[in-house]
Order: sequence, then structure tokens, then C-alpha cells
Amino acid sequence: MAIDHALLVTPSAMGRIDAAAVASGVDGYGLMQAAGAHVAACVLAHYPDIRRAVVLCGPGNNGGDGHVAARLLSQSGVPVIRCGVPPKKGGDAARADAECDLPLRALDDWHPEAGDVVVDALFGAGLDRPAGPEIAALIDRVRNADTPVVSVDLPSGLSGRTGAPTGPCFQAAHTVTFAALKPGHVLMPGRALCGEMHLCDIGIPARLIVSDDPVWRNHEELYRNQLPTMSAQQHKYSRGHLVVLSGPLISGGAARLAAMAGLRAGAGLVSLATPPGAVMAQAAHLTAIMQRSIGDEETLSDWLEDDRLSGFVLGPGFGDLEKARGFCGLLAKSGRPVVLDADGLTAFAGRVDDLGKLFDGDVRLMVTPHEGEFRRLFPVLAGDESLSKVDRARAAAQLLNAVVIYKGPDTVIAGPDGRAAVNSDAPSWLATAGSGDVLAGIAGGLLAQGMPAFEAGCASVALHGDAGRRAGAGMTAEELAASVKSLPCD
Ligand SMILES: NC(=O)C1=CN([C@@H]2O[C@H](COP(=O)(O)OP(=O)(O)OC[C@H]3O[C@@H](n4cnc5c(N)ncnc54)[C@H](OP(=O)(O)O)[C@@H]3O)[C@@H](O)[C@H]2O)[C@@H](O)CC1
Ligand SMILES: Nc1ncnc2c1ncn2[C@@H]1O[C@H](COP(=O)(O)OP(=O)(O)O)[C@@H](O)[C@H]1O
Ligand SMILES: [K+]
Repeated sequence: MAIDHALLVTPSAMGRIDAAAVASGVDGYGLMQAAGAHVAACVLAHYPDIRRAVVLCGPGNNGGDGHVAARLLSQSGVPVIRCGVPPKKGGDAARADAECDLPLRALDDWHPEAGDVVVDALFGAGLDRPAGPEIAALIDRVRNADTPVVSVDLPSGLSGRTGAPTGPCFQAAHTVTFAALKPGHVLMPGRALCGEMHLCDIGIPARLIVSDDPVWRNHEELYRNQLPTMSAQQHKYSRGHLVVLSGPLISGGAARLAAMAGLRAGAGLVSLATPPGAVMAQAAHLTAIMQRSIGDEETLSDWLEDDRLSGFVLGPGFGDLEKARGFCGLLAKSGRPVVLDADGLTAFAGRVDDLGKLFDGDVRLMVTPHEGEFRRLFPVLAGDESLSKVDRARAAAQLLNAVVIYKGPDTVIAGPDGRAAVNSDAPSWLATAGSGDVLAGIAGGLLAQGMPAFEAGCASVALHGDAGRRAGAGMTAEELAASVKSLPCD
């Protein structure tokens, strides 16, 4: 069976999929056997020098997978100790426990030795509250002994829905999960707590692995059909004219980075709208990028009469928050797509309702907050610990009628219609000054070419990561902007 690596399924949806598989005739105990076998195989493959497997089993089906793994590891010749709590009666886990003839010791009946590998089968999808003191002490003991951990489905203590620990949590070296990744495997800090991920097929039919609330890993199929294409009939104006609103003399570099990235993302023309006092300084740095002196709302209004201007980036290095609000109002009224980033976002801290009202109708606002900017704009959402990053981005997208690119190592792209994607494979060296300006420019470049906002958001984040990989570790934002690759030809 081909696994859909792009679909993220919440633990509760996974429970329904599991039930549907069993209802359709799949043997539930067979699924547990397959799950346990994958776990045992992972241990054997990654720890060939293992001296002893310490399998920690919880009361539910996660523990059931552990009982199977313990039996198979033992049959492979690995010394195994099995610790845990007795399984709930009557289910698959109880059967797996009965079929394993290793004694089930108490949870604390284990003293770390060199060569131990822990198999963490305490809690998976069923975790619904913080682990109690006994589990907390065990997690501490494993951590202090520096024993490697292979977690079954999820590191025990981690919420598969939010990616946040509910209390004490294992740090796994490997996590073996089944049928589909869960949001907690890709959202931070969950992704880091999982270690290396292994997604395994246990025989649940692909047609059943669906979700009524899908979240995707960011991947090409989400946006490929909407990417701008190039053909012989085109001229530069038909490829869009992106305008980046530039700030004062001292901070013009951010707008230049965005402009260069927009050009490389395929906009036919890119102009900086520069305050008069900064025009000469900018001119010294520009070649392909054009410039227009725009000092106030009146000159901007006049320029907006040119309906070939097809997209705007407002915020990088912009500085003047009041002016940013005024400019944003004019851009909104122009009916064209706008990317708000950095100072363009801070300008609306405490005023998100005003921002939402500016952009009603078709979705043409994109906002690109990092964690701090998100917190400034949406303090209530940011402070609600029951919400995942995906939930927060979706709620923000609805409040603003915008596509939200909520940045970080686990960038979430969300639309007001509820569509959401998580990008978790960007290189960590994107965390460098000016990198966000480049992302805003890519997004502006794609929107200026007429790409719909959600797809443009997903594509921008992917192109940004690709550019980072191409530029390599140690890159600067200038090199990142220069590494943005223009789009495929048709
Ligand atoms: N999806 C699939 O297709 C397949 C899934 N499989 C496996 O099944 C796993 C899900 O199994 P599961 O539903 O039995 O949940 P699991 O995580 O074992 O928790 C069990 C119980 O623990 C309890 N509990 C919760 N939190 C607690 C806490 N902090 N401290 C103490 N107790 C706590 C709570 O019970 P309660 O005490 O509330 O009665 C809960 O119900 C999944 O992760 C995967 O490994 C495979 O077998 C193959 C097929
Ligand atoms: N650890 C990380 N791994 C991958 N990408 C990251 C990481 N940290 C930051 N990024 C990305 O780098 C960019 C930084 O943007 P931002 O914080 O706005 O920086 P700046 O304001 O300096 O341009 C964002 O696209 C973000 O998603
Ligand atoms: K686990």
C-alpha cells in the first residue's frame, strides 16, 4: 500500500480510521502485530549492538504494540525486560500481553545498564492528561541515564494533536508511527521530541486514511496547478508588476531583499516605492529593480491609478507605523493583493479588527508573522494553550480573511476556508536576519502574477526552503534572495 506522506491525521481521526478498518473486516489484532513488528525491526536496525531492550508498556493499545515488540525482540535473541501496567481487560492489548511469556515487571523495576535501549510503549494516541508522578519519575530516570528511546507512535507525554507535551515527556531517538503522521510529529517541539520519524504501513487500507479536517504537509501537489507559467505570448507586464514599499534611509535593505526575491519568483517588473529622502541611497544599489519616489498617501494614490501594478509588499524595514496603516488602507481599496510583513504587521497590533475590515471579499491579503509578531497581533490566540499552531493560524486567517503564513521551523500556512499545511523541512539556517523579507518578496512575486493566495502561500514557503538549501548553510539573506529559483516553463 502506498502511504500518503502528505496527510496529517489527528489522533482522534486516527482512532476513527482504526475503527473503520476493523469494521470493514481488517483484523485489529493483526494491525497490532504489524505495529509491534515495525517497532522491533526499528530497534534491531538502529541498535545492532543492543545489550538489552527495556520495553515499557502502558494500559492501552500503545502498550499492546509494546507487548508484541517485546516478544519479537526476545525471539530475535535480544535480552528483554518488560515493565509496565497490566493491560485493560478483553482487548487486543490483553491478548498481546498474554502471548508474551516474559514477566511483566513493575514500572520502577529497572536499573539502567550500558547497552540498554528503551522501547516507550506507555501512551500514544490515547494520552489525554499529564502523566502522573510515577511516569514522570521514569521519564526522568531514562533521561538521566542517557538511554536511547524508541517511541511507539508518539513519545509518551506528547500530544499528537498539538505537538506540545502535556507534562513530562520522553525525548525519543526514533519514533515509529503507523498509517499516517499526526500533527504532533511535525509541529514543534513535538518534531524535535520524536527524533527520527519512521512512518510504517500496518495494513490499514489507503482508502480509509482520510480526515474530515485535513491538514497537509506542505508539498507540491497543493500548489503545482496554480503556479504561474511562462509562454512565448507573454511580455513583462503580463507577468505582473510587484511594488515593495520601502522605508527610510536607514532601513532600505529589507525592501531590496523582498524586491529581489519577488523578481526571482517571476514577477515581470519589480519597483521600490521609496520615500524621497531615501531615493538616492536606494538608487546606488539597484539595477533590475526600478524605483518610484512615493512620500505620502497622495502620491501613492496617484500611482495606484496604474492598474498594471498587480501586487504589493508592505512592511520590511518600513519603520513608520502610522504611515504603514494609511498606505495599507489605500492598497486594500485598490483591490489588489497585498503581503503584510514585519512593520506592516506591527502597525496593526491591537487593531486586527480594523485590518480584517479592510480586506473583505476575495482573499487577497497575506500576512507573514513570526512568533513574536503573531503574539503581538493575536495575544488571546497565542496565549490559549489548548490550541495547536495550526488551530491558531486557522483562527487568525478567519479573523483577517487572509492567508496566514505563521513562520518558524514548523511554518503553518492557513486560509480562511480552513485549508492548512505545515512546512517542517526547511533548513534551519533560514533563521538569519532578512530571511523573512525574502519570503515576503517571494509571496508578493507570486501574488503579483495572479496566483491564488493559499496556493501562493504554500509555494512561497516551499521556494524559500529550496532557496535556502541551494544557498547552503552559512548563507546570508542576500545569497538566499539570489538563490530563489524562477518557476517552471510550460
Ligand atoms: N491507529 C491504529 O490503527 C492502531 C493503533 N495502535 C496503537 O494504539 C495506540 C492507541 O491506543 P489507545 O487508544 O488504547 O491509547 P493509549 O495511548 O494506549 O492510552 C491508553 C489509555 O491510557 C490512559 N491514559 C491516558 N493518558 C494517561 C496518563 N497521562 N496517565 C495514565 N493513564 C493515561 C487512558 O485510559 P483511562 O485511564 O482514561 O481509562 C487511555 O485510554 C496508538 O498510539 C498505537 O500505538 C496499534 O495497536 C495498531 C493500530
Ligand atoms: N529553525 C528554523 N528552521 C527552518 N526555518 C526557520 C527556522 N527559524 C526560522 N525559520 C524561517 O526563517 C524565516 C525568518 O523570518 P523572520 O523571523 O521574519 O526573519 P527576519 O525578520 O530577520 O527576516 C522564516 O521564513 C522562518 O520560517
Ligand atoms: K509511546
